[in-house]
Amino acid sequence: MPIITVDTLCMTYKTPVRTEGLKAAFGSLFRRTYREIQAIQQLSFTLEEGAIVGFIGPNGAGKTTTLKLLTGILHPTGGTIEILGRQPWRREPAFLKQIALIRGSQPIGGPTELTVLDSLRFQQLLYEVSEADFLKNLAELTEMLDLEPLLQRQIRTLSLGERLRCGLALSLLYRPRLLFLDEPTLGLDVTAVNMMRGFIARYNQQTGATILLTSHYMIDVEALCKRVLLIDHGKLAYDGSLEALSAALSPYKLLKVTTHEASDPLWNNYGDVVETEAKRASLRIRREQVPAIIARLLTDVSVADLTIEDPPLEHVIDQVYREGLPLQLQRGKR
Ligand SMILES: Nc1ncnc2c1ncn2[C@@H]1O[C@H](COP(=O)(O)OP(=O)(O)OP(=O)(O)O)[C@@H](O)[C@H]1O
Repeated sequence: MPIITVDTLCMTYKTPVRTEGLKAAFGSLFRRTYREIQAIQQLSFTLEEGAIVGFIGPNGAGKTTTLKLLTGILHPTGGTIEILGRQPWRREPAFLKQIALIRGSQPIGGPTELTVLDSLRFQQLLYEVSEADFLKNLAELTEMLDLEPLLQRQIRTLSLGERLRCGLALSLLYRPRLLFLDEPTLGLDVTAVNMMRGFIARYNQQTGATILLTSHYMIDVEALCKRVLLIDHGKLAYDGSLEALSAALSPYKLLKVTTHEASDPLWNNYGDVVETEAKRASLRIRREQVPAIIARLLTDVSVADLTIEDPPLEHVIDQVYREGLPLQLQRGKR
């Protein structure tokens, strides 16, 4: 039984348009014209409990709008959403207590004059967390997120990375079953990014929480998500494994060979040469030819070292964002 069922979801924003100048500004007080922006069009998917799913797409594709619809911040203009048997836009307390939305760009809402511990206590009251659960969850989160040195600090004095750790603690204090993470590694340094990725994976394993993650950093998605939903112009362009997407988009592998031979072999006989230097070559080879080429290389050449790599996922996805999906991967044509 899916935890999220989204069926032919649509969201159209209506925004006022105004031409330049004072006269137009004055006129718009009496006569407004509007423009419609179809941010989400006929979006359908389901999510099973306990999964970590990547939600990716280029700028303006509709990711944030979808997250706002799923958390009930926006009311859809068409279609239906059912999460944990409820409709998010009703914002029923029983629903809100089971979900959390954490935005990397704005990890903490509310007053920033409070200390972290005061904010956690406020959250305890708001979400009606018992004292026993509060103490247990706080101890766990303090350990997982290294919060001890931050608890007595005012939120306004925290750095972005520290705010994000506290934002996570505030959102997870009431143990939501469903987490929506919007760019959780935005602006973090390398150490904080690694900590964040580790935390998300551990939280999912330990609590079985379902996580929908948007990120422009494909390394986040690659490290955490087996399945991805790719959205483009408000429509679902791909729903499936990241591995299959990557393999279909880039039918090549990179073979890096080092040899003991005194003179370099004719590398062209084995694949397209991407790079060479003395005794070394990087060769581009079609995936299906890799085993045969390796067998031939090992027979012909004295090989000192050999590695096979996939092209970087960032490059592969960037190509999709710029050129769209190839025909065989488009939905309904797979
Ligand atoms: N409040 C709004 N009023 C009008 N149009 C909006 C509003 N919010 C978003 N849009 C438009 O809806 C479309 C989808 O925007 P959305 O923010 O959901 O995309 P996104 O995939 O999250 O983009 P990004 O990766 O840049 O954050 C865009 O064309 C955007 O300009």
